[in-house]
Amino acid sequence: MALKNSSKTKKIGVVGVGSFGTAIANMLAEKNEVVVFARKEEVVAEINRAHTVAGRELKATIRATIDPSEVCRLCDILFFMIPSSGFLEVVRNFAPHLYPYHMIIHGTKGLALNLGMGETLETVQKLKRNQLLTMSEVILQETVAVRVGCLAGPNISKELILGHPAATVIASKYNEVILEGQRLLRSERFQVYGNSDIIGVELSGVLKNIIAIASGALAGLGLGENAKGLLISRGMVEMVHLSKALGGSVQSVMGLAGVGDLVTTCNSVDSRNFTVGFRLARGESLQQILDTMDEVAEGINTVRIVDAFLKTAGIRAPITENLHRVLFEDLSIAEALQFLMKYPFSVDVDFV
Ligand SMILES: NC(=O)C1=CN([C@@H]2O[C@H](COP(=O)(O)OP(=O)(O)OC[C@H]3O[C@@H](n4cnc5c(N)ncnc54)[C@H](OP(=O)(O)O)[C@@H]3O)[C@@H](O)[C@H]2O)C=CC1
Ligand SMILES: O=C(CO)COP(=O)(O)O
Repeated sequence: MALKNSSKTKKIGVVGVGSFGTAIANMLAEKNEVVVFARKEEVVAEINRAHTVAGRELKATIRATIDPSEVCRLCDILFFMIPSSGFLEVVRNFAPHLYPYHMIIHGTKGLALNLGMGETLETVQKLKRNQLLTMSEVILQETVAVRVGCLAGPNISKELILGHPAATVIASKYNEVILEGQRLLRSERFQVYGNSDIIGVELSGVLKNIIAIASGALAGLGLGENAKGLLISRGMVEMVHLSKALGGSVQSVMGLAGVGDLVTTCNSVDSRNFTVGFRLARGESLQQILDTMDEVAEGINTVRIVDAFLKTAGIRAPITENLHRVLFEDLSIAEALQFLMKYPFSVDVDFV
Protein backbone atom coordinates (compact mmCIF):
# COMPACT_ATOMS: atom_id res chain seq x y z
CA MET A 1 0.00 0.00 0.00
CA ALA A 2 1.36 3.43 -0.95
CA LEU A 3 2.30 5.77 1.87
CA LYS A 4 0.49 9.11 1.95
CA ASN A 5 2.23 12.37 2.62
CA SER A 6 -0.71 13.74 4.57
CA SER A 7 1.00 16.53 6.45
CA LYS A 8 2.38 19.60 4.78
CA THR A 9 5.73 18.97 6.41
CA LYS A 10 7.89 16.52 4.55
CA LYS A 11 8.95 13.28 6.19
CA ILE A 12 12.54 12.30 6.86
CA GLY A 13 13.86 9.27 4.95
CA VAL A 14 16.19 6.62 6.34
CA VAL A 15 17.64 4.26 3.77
CA GLY A 16 18.72 0.97 5.37
CA VAL A 17 17.43 -0.49 8.62
CA GLY A 18 20.41 -2.39 9.94
CA SER A 19 21.73 -1.71 13.46
CA PHE A 20 22.66 1.89 12.80
CA GLY A 21 19.76 2.74 10.48
CA THR A 22 17.34 1.52 13.14
CA ALA A 23 19.00 3.58 15.87
CA ILE A 24 19.05 6.75 13.75
CA ALA A 25 15.48 6.24 12.50
CA ASN A 26 14.25 6.00 16.10
CA MET A 27 16.16 9.12 17.10
CA LEU A 28 14.79 11.05 14.11
CA ALA A 29 11.28 9.82 14.90
CA GLU A 30 11.38 11.55 18.29
CA LYS A 31 10.78 14.86 16.51
CA ASN A 32 9.86 14.00 12.92
CA GLU A 33 7.75 11.75 10.75
CA VAL A 34 10.07 9.07 9.39
CA VAL A 35 9.89 6.75 6.38
CA VAL A 36 12.42 3.93 6.12
CA PHE A 37 13.52 2.08 3.01
CA ALA A 38 14.26 -1.65 3.14
CA ARG A 39 14.97 -3.82 0.12
CA LYS A 40 13.04 -6.91 1.24
CA GLU A 41 9.24 -7.16 1.18
CA GLU A 42 9.22 -9.22 4.37
CA VAL A 43 11.25 -6.60 6.25
CA VAL A 44 8.89 -3.83 5.09
CA ALA A 45 5.88 -5.92 6.12
CA GLU A 46 7.37 -6.70 9.54
CA ILE A 47 8.10 -3.02 10.23
CA ASN A 48 4.62 -1.89 9.20
CA ARG A 49 2.90 -4.71 11.09
CA ALA A 50 5.00 -5.36 14.19
CA HIS A 51 7.29 -2.30 14.34
CA THR A 52 10.36 -4.48 14.59
CA VAL A 53 13.27 -5.37 12.35
CA ALA A 54 15.55 -8.33 13.13
CA GLY A 55 14.51 -8.17 16.77
CA ARG A 56 15.11 -4.42 17.06
CA GLU A 57 12.16 -2.16 17.86
CA LEU A 58 11.20 0.74 15.64
CA LYS A 59 8.91 3.50 16.88
CA ALA A 60 5.29 2.80 15.92
CA THR A 61 5.06 6.02 13.89
CA ILE A 62 7.79 4.89 11.48
CA ARG A 63 6.53 3.52 8.18
CA ALA A 64 8.51 1.38 5.75
CA THR A 65 8.54 1.09 1.98
CA ILE A 66 10.44 -0.90 -0.62
CA ASP A 67 10.04 1.86 -3.21
CA PRO A 68 12.90 4.40 -3.62
CA SER A 69 10.70 6.74 -5.65
CA GLU A 70 8.22 6.94 -2.79
CA VAL A 71 10.96 7.82 -0.29
CA CYS A 72 12.30 10.53 -2.59
CA ARG A 73 8.80 11.95 -3.16
CA LEU A 74 7.89 12.01 0.52
CA CYS A 75 11.23 13.29 1.80
CA ASP A 76 13.59 16.15 1.03
CA ILE A 77 16.19 14.88 3.50
CA LEU A 78 17.50 11.31 3.31
CA PHE A 79 19.84 9.51 5.71
CA PHE A 80 21.71 6.70 3.93
CA MET A 81 22.67 4.01 6.47
CA ILE A 82 23.98 1.26 4.20
CA PRO A 83 27.33 -0.57 4.43
CA SER A 84 29.88 0.45 1.81
CA SER A 85 29.53 -2.94 0.08
CA GLY A 86 25.93 -2.16 -0.93
CA PHE A 87 26.20 1.63 -1.09
CA LEU A 88 26.74 2.08 -4.82
CA GLU A 89 23.87 -0.26 -5.70
CA VAL A 90 21.47 1.56 -3.38
CA VAL A 91 22.57 5.01 -4.56
CA ARG A 92 22.05 3.92 -8.18
CA ASN A 93 18.53 2.71 -7.31
CA PHE A 94 17.74 6.08 -5.76
CA ALA A 95 19.50 8.25 -8.36
CA PRO A 96 16.66 8.44 -10.92
CA HIS A 97 14.32 9.75 -8.22
CA LEU A 98 16.61 12.36 -6.69
CA TYR A 99 16.58 16.10 -7.46
CA PRO A 100 19.11 18.80 -6.61
CA TYR A 101 16.85 19.96 -3.75
CA HIS A 102 17.35 16.67 -1.88
CA MET A 103 19.80 16.65 1.02
CA ILE A 104 21.62 13.39 1.69
CA ILE A 105 23.47 12.61 4.92
CA HIS A 106 25.16 9.22 5.13
CA GLY A 107 26.52 7.28 8.11
CA THR A 108 28.70 4.77 6.30
CA LYS A 109 32.21 4.16 7.63
CA GLY A 110 33.74 2.51 4.60
CA LEU A 111 35.30 3.20 1.19
CA ALA A 112 34.38 2.25 -2.37
CA LEU A 113 36.54 1.52 -5.39
CA ASN A 114 36.42 3.63 -8.54
CA LEU A 115 37.97 1.34 -11.15
CA GLY A 116 37.59 0.82 -14.88
CA MET A 117 35.37 -1.87 -16.43
CA GLY A 118 36.61 -5.34 -15.54
CA GLU A 119 39.22 -4.05 -13.10
CA THR A 120 39.30 -5.31 -9.50
CA LEU A 121 41.52 -4.58 -6.54
CA GLU A 122 43.29 -7.88 -7.30
CA THR A 123 44.10 -6.87 -10.87
CA VAL A 124 45.00 -3.26 -10.08
CA GLN A 125 46.85 -3.88 -6.76
CA LYS A 126 48.00 -0.25 -6.41
CA LEU A 127 45.45 2.50 -5.95
CA LYS A 128 45.76 6.18 -6.65
CA ARG A 129 43.56 8.61 -4.73
CA ASN A 130 41.09 8.94 -7.60
CA GLN A 131 40.59 5.16 -7.66
CA LEU A 132 38.94 5.14 -4.25
CA LEU A 133 35.89 7.03 -3.09
CA THR A 134 34.37 8.11 0.17
CA MET A 135 30.59 7.71 0.27
CA SER A 136 29.97 11.43 -0.25
CA GLU A 137 32.04 11.14 -3.41
CA VAL A 138 29.92 8.17 -4.52
CA ILE A 139 26.74 10.23 -4.00
CA LEU A 140 28.13 13.22 -5.88
CA GLN A 141 29.37 11.02 -8.71
CA GLU A 142 26.16 9.04 -9.14
CA THR A 143 23.36 11.53 -8.45
CA VAL A 144 22.30 15.13 -9.04
CA ALA A 145 22.30 15.75 -5.29
CA VAL A 146 24.61 18.57 -4.25
CA ARG A 147 23.91 19.15 -0.58
CA VAL A 148 25.62 16.09 0.80
CA GLY A 149 26.77 15.44 4.35
CA CYS A 150 28.05 12.67 6.55
CA LEU A 151 27.36 11.69 10.11
CA ALA A 152 30.24 10.18 12.08
CA GLY A 153 31.30 9.87 15.68
CA PRO A 154 31.37 7.46 18.60
CA ASN A 155 27.91 6.03 17.96
CA ILE A 156 27.69 2.38 18.94
CA SER A 157 24.10 1.51 17.96
CA LYS A 158 23.37 -0.55 21.04
CA GLU A 159 24.19 2.40 23.33
CA LEU A 160 22.14 4.84 21.23
CA ILE A 161 19.17 2.48 21.46
CA LEU A 162 19.54 2.42 25.26
CA GLY A 163 19.42 6.23 25.26
CA HIS A 164 22.87 6.67 26.77
CA PRO A 165 24.36 10.16 26.27
CA ALA A 166 26.33 10.48 23.05
CA ALA A 167 27.32 12.91 20.32
CA THR A 168 28.08 12.90 16.63
CA VAL A 169 29.50 15.13 13.92
CA ILE A 170 27.56 16.20 10.86
CA ALA A 171 30.03 17.28 8.22
CA SER A 172 29.22 19.05 4.98
CA LYS A 173 30.49 21.84 2.78
CA TYR A 174 26.98 23.27 3.11
CA ASN A 175 26.14 24.89 6.40
CA GLU A 176 22.43 24.27 5.84
CA VAL A 177 23.09 20.51 5.83
CA ILE A 178 24.84 20.80 9.20
CA LEU A 179 22.04 22.96 10.60
CA GLU A 180 19.34 20.57 9.35
CA GLY A 181 21.19 17.57 10.78
CA GLN A 182 21.48 19.35 14.13
CA ARG A 183 17.83 20.40 14.11
CA LEU A 184 16.63 16.89 13.33
CA LEU A 185 18.84 14.88 15.65
CA ARG A 186 19.82 17.04 18.61
CA SER A 187 18.20 16.07 21.91
CA GLU A 188 18.95 16.13 25.63
CA ARG A 189 20.81 12.87 25.16
CA PHE A 190 22.42 13.50 21.79
CA GLN A 191 24.73 16.39 20.93
CA VAL A 192 25.49 17.21 17.28
CA TYR A 193 28.66 19.06 16.26
CA GLY A 194 29.32 20.55 12.84
CA ASN A 195 32.40 20.35 10.62
CA SER A 196 32.92 21.65 7.07
CA ASP A 197 35.68 19.09 6.29
CA ILE A 198 33.44 16.30 5.06
CA ILE A 199 36.29 14.23 3.61
CA GLY A 200 38.25 14.45 6.88
CA VAL A 201 35.26 13.41 8.95
CA GLU A 202 34.38 10.53 6.62
CA LEU A 203 37.99 9.33 6.64
CA SER A 204 38.15 9.53 10.43
CA GLY A 205 35.21 7.13 10.74
CA VAL A 206 36.67 4.86 8.08
CA LEU A 207 40.25 4.71 9.34
CA LYS A 208 39.51 4.19 13.04
CA ASN A 209 38.07 0.78 12.14
CA ILE A 210 41.55 -0.44 11.17
CA ILE A 211 42.89 0.47 14.58
CA ALA A 212 39.81 -1.04 16.26
CA ILE A 213 40.57 -4.43 14.68
CA ALA A 214 44.14 -4.18 16.01
CA SER A 215 42.82 -3.19 19.44
CA GLY A 216 40.55 -6.22 19.50
CA ALA A 217 43.56 -8.37 18.68
CA LEU A 218 45.53 -6.93 21.62
CA ALA A 219 42.56 -7.60 23.90
CA GLY A 220 42.23 -11.13 22.53
CA LEU A 221 45.85 -11.74 23.46
CA GLY A 222 45.23 -10.27 26.94
CA LEU A 223 47.98 -7.68 26.55
CA GLY A 224 46.54 -5.03 28.81
CA GLU A 225 45.94 -1.30 28.88
CA ASN A 226 49.49 -0.02 28.32
CA ALA A 227 49.58 -1.78 24.99
CA LYS A 228 46.17 -0.35 24.12
CA GLY A 229 47.29 3.19 24.95
CA LEU A 230 50.32 2.68 22.72
CA LEU A 231 48.14 1.40 19.89
CA ILE A 232 45.58 4.19 20.17
CA SER A 233 48.19 6.95 20.13
CA ARG A 234 50.21 5.45 17.27
CA GLY A 235 46.93 4.65 15.52
CA MET A 236 45.90 8.28 15.78
CA VAL A 237 49.20 9.39 14.22
CA GLU A 238 48.69 6.87 11.40
CA MET A 239 45.14 8.11 10.87
CA VAL A 240 46.42 11.69 10.60
CA HIS A 241 48.98 10.83 7.93
CA LEU A 242 46.54 8.70 5.96
CA SER A 243 43.78 11.24 6.20
CA LYS A 244 46.10 14.03 5.02
CA ALA A 245 47.24 11.91 2.08
CA LEU A 246 43.60 11.28 1.16
CA GLY A 247 42.47 14.89 1.47
CA GLY A 248 41.27 15.27 5.09
CA SER A 249 42.46 17.77 7.68
CA VAL A 250 44.43 17.02 10.84
CA GLN A 251 41.78 18.85 12.89
CA SER A 252 39.04 16.42 11.92
CA VAL A 253 41.05 13.42 13.11
CA MET A 254 41.62 15.22 16.42
CA GLY A 255 37.88 15.68 16.91
CA LEU A 256 34.90 13.59 17.94
CA ALA A 257 34.68 11.65 14.66
CA GLY A 258 38.39 10.79 14.87
CA VAL A 259 39.90 10.43 18.33
CA GLY A 260 36.43 10.23 19.92
CA ASP A 261 35.31 7.30 17.80
CA LEU A 262 38.79 5.73 17.90
CA VAL A 263 38.71 5.51 21.70
CA THR A 264 35.16 4.17 21.74
CA THR A 265 35.63 1.55 19.07
CA CYS A 266 38.99 0.40 20.42
CA ASN A 267 37.35 -0.30 23.79
CA SER A 268 33.94 -1.70 22.91
CA VAL A 269 33.03 -5.36 22.82
CA ASP A 270 29.94 -4.18 20.90
CA SER A 271 32.15 -3.02 18.02
CA ARG A 272 32.15 -5.48 15.13
CA ASN A 273 35.66 -4.39 14.11
CA PHE A 274 37.03 -4.86 17.62
CA THR A 275 35.33 -8.27 17.69
CA VAL A 276 37.01 -9.34 14.44
CA GLY A 277 40.44 -8.61 15.95
CA PHE A 278 39.54 -10.30 19.22
CA ARG A 279 38.37 -13.48 17.51
CA LEU A 280 41.42 -13.57 15.24
CA ALA A 281 43.67 -13.37 18.28
CA ARG A 282 41.71 -16.22 19.87
CA GLY A 283 42.64 -18.42 16.92
CA GLU A 284 39.75 -18.18 14.46
CA SER A 285 40.49 -17.63 10.78
CA LEU A 286 39.14 -14.58 8.97
CA GLN A 287 36.91 -16.87 6.91
CA GLN A 288 35.44 -18.49 10.03
CA ILE A 289 34.70 -15.06 11.46
CA LEU A 290 33.11 -13.77 8.25
CA ASP A 291 30.99 -16.91 7.93
CA THR A 292 29.49 -16.37 11.37
CA MET A 293 29.05 -12.57 11.50
CA ASP A 294 25.74 -11.31 10.17
CA GLU A 295 26.68 -7.63 10.45
CA VAL A 296 29.33 -5.70 8.60
CA ALA A 297 32.85 -5.02 9.92
CA GLU A 298 33.92 -2.31 7.48
CA GLY A 299 37.54 -2.31 8.66
CA ILE A 300 38.37 -5.55 6.83
CA ASN A 301 37.69 -4.10 3.39
CA THR A 302 39.17 -0.75 4.43
CA VAL A 303 42.49 -2.46 5.24
CA ARG A 304 42.55 -3.92 1.71
CA ILE A 305 41.82 -0.60 0.06
CA VAL A 306 44.14 1.51 2.21
CA ASP A 307 46.99 -1.00 1.85
CA ALA A 308 46.66 -0.73 -1.95
CA PHE A 309 46.60 3.08 -1.68
CA LEU A 310 49.79 3.00 0.42
CA LYS A 311 51.62 1.51 -2.57
CA THR A 312 51.27 4.85 -4.40
CA ALA A 313 50.94 7.29 -1.51
CA GLY A 314 54.59 7.62 -0.49
CA ILE A 315 53.81 7.30 3.22
CA ARG A 316 54.19 4.46 5.69
CA ALA A 317 51.33 3.20 7.80
CA PRO A 318 52.84 0.27 9.69
CA ILE A 319 49.73 -0.73 11.65
CA THR A 320 47.63 -0.95 8.48
CA GLU A 321 50.38 -2.70 6.52
CA ASN A 322 50.91 -5.32 9.21
CA LEU A 323 47.20 -5.85 9.74
CA HIS A 324 46.87 -6.43 6.00
CA ARG A 325 49.49 -9.15 6.23
CA VAL A 326 47.67 -10.72 9.20
CA LEU A 327 44.26 -10.63 7.52
CA PHE A 328 45.20 -11.56 3.97
CA GLU A 329 48.66 -13.13 4.08
CA ASP A 330 50.00 -15.52 6.65
CA LEU A 331 51.60 -13.24 9.23
CA SER A 332 50.62 -14.17 12.78
CA ILE A 333 49.42 -11.49 15.19
CA ALA A 334 52.44 -12.21 17.42
CA GLU A 335 54.82 -11.63 14.48
CA ALA A 336 53.02 -8.41 13.53
CA LEU A 337 53.30 -7.20 17.09
CA GLN A 338 56.99 -8.03 17.21
CA PHE A 339 57.53 -6.13 13.97
CA LEU A 340 55.65 -3.08 15.27
CA MET A 341 57.55 -3.08 18.58
CA LYS A 342 60.83 -2.93 16.64
CA TYR A 343 59.56 -0.28 14.21
CA PRO A 344 61.79 2.80 14.37
CA PHE A 345 59.19 5.37 15.41
CA SER A 346 61.29 8.10 16.94
CA VAL A 347 59.08 11.16 17.19
CA ASP A 348 55.98 11.04 19.36
CA VAL A 349 53.85 13.65 17.56
CA ASP A 350 55.10 14.66 14.13
CA PHE A 351 52.08 16.30 12.55
CA VAL A 352 51.66 19.62 14.39
N1 LIG B 1 26.24 -0.28 13.99
C1 LIG B 1 26.88 0.79 14.46
O1 LIG B 1 27.11 0.90 15.68
C2 LIG B 1 27.35 1.87 13.53
C3 LIG B 1 27.46 1.65 12.17
N2 LIG B 1 27.95 2.62 11.37
C4 LIG B 1 28.13 2.41 9.94
O2 LIG B 1 26.85 2.36 9.32
C5 LIG B 1 26.88 1.48 8.19
C6 LIG B 1 25.75 0.49 8.34
O3 LIG B 1 26.02 -0.26 9.50
P1 LIG B 1 24.93 -1.13 10.23
O4 LIG B 1 23.59 -0.54 10.17
O5 LIG B 1 25.48 -1.42 11.57
O6 LIG B 1 24.99 -2.44 9.29
P2 LIG B 1 24.09 -3.73 9.32
O7 LIG B 1 24.92 -4.83 8.76
O8 LIG B 1 23.46 -3.90 10.66
O9 LIG B 1 22.88 -3.38 8.31
C7 LIG B 1 23.05 -3.05 7.00
C8 LIG B 1 21.72 -2.62 6.39
O10 LIG B 1 21.96 -2.23 5.05
C9 LIG B 1 21.10 -2.97 4.18
N3 LIG B 1 21.75 -3.24 2.90
C10 LIG B 1 22.96 -3.77 2.70
N4 LIG B 1 23.22 -3.85 1.37
C11 LIG B 1 22.11 -3.37 0.76
C12 LIG B 1 21.76 -3.20 -0.60
N5 LIG B 1 22.61 -3.53 -1.57
N6 LIG B 1 20.53 -2.70 -0.89
C13 LIG B 1 19.69 -2.37 0.11
N7 LIG B 1 19.97 -2.50 1.42
C14 LIG B 1 21.17 -3.00 1.73
C15 LIG B 1 20.81 -4.24 4.91
O11 LIG B 1 19.62 -4.78 4.41
P3 LIG B 1 19.32 -6.37 4.43
O12 LIG B 1 18.85 -6.65 5.81
O13 LIG B 1 18.26 -6.50 3.38
O14 LIG B 1 20.59 -7.07 4.08
C16 LIG B 1 20.69 -3.74 6.35
O15 LIG B 1 19.43 -3.18 6.57
C17 LIG B 1 28.29 0.85 8.20
O16 LIG B 1 29.09 1.50 7.26
C18 LIG B 1 28.79 1.09 9.61
O17 LIG B 1 30.19 1.21 9.65
C19 LIG B 1 28.23 3.83 11.89
C20 LIG B 1 28.11 4.10 13.22
C21 LIG B 1 27.65 3.14 14.14
O1 LIG C 1 31.51 2.97 14.21
C1 LIG C 1 30.98 2.45 15.16
C2 LIG C 1 30.73 3.17 16.42
O2 LIG C 1 31.01 4.52 16.31
C3 LIG C 1 30.58 1.03 15.09
O3 LIG C 1 31.71 0.27 15.06
P1 LIG C 1 31.66 -1.19 14.45
O4 LIG C 1 31.30 -1.04 13.00
O5 LIG C 1 33.04 -1.72 14.68
O6 LIG C 1 30.62 -1.95 15.21
